[in-house]
Amino acid sequence: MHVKVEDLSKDLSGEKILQNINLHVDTNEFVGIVGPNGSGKSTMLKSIYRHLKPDFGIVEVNGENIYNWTAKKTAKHMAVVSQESSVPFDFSVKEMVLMGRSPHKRFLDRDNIEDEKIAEKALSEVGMLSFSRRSFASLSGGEKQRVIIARALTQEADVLVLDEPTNHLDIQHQLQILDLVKRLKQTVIGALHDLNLAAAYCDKIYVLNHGEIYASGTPQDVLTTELMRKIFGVETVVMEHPITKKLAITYLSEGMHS
Ligand SMILES: Nc1ncnc2c1ncn2[C@@H]1O[C@H](COP(=O)(O)OP(=O)(O)OP(=O)(O)O)[C@@H](O)[C@H]1O
Repeated sequence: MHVKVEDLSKDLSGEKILQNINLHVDTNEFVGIVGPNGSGKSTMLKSIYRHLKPDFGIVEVNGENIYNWTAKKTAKHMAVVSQESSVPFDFSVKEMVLMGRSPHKRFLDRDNIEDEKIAEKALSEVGMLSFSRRSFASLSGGEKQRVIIARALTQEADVLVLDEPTNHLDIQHQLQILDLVKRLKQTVIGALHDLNLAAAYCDKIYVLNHGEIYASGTPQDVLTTELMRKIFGVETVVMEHPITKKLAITYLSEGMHS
């Protein structure tokens, strides 16, 4: 499934937060959204996952305006890992992940063996199967994040929207989750702060600045020394890593100059 955002604008509290956003994610493409704090990444993703209606512009999935979809249809096709995944009650880890199956069920349908298998596979993929019976509330921040990701996988949606998915995760689990997402070969749109991870995993990157798309293209096209100086205000050395062949960005803070 492909995603198209056309001419999207959004004001909040009288401020222009997003202006004329145009974005295209091809089927099975992993698109990264990067940009400084407050540049509008989460607001844009919320507009894409129908959480915040744009004032202007459209969001289409496979050519259909998702604001014409029901919540259930949206959940069947789009799974979201956001920074606001709070839980009102104390569910077990397994119960949390099984919630991902609800878009596929009718009201009052119970979970069946197939649902259990899908949930267990997802928990195993994020390395959390042994935590199945634990209370979700008792988990650490990173463990919770991995369970939320397992819930999104359990949804078996065609499009995955990730708002800082590796927030809270140690380096091993950051790589584990991004490897997993890449392996799934789904259509993915994700906001990432770590530019080296964005360069390593994304097919295409959009750079947001003050609510506008400043640049887009392959990591090589976009993540240049000039762009990082202008948009992020940091000096960098950017080169192709001899082993990974991906971009490797080294940050040069003032204290590092010899
Ligand atoms: N309800 C609101 N009313 C007014 N301004 C808002 C509201 N919600 C968000 N904003 C502002 O919109 C801007 C964009 O916020 P957003 O959370 O989309 O940025 P972001 O790029 O995801 O930032 P970060 O990297 O810090 O997570 C920020 O300046 C924020 O303060």
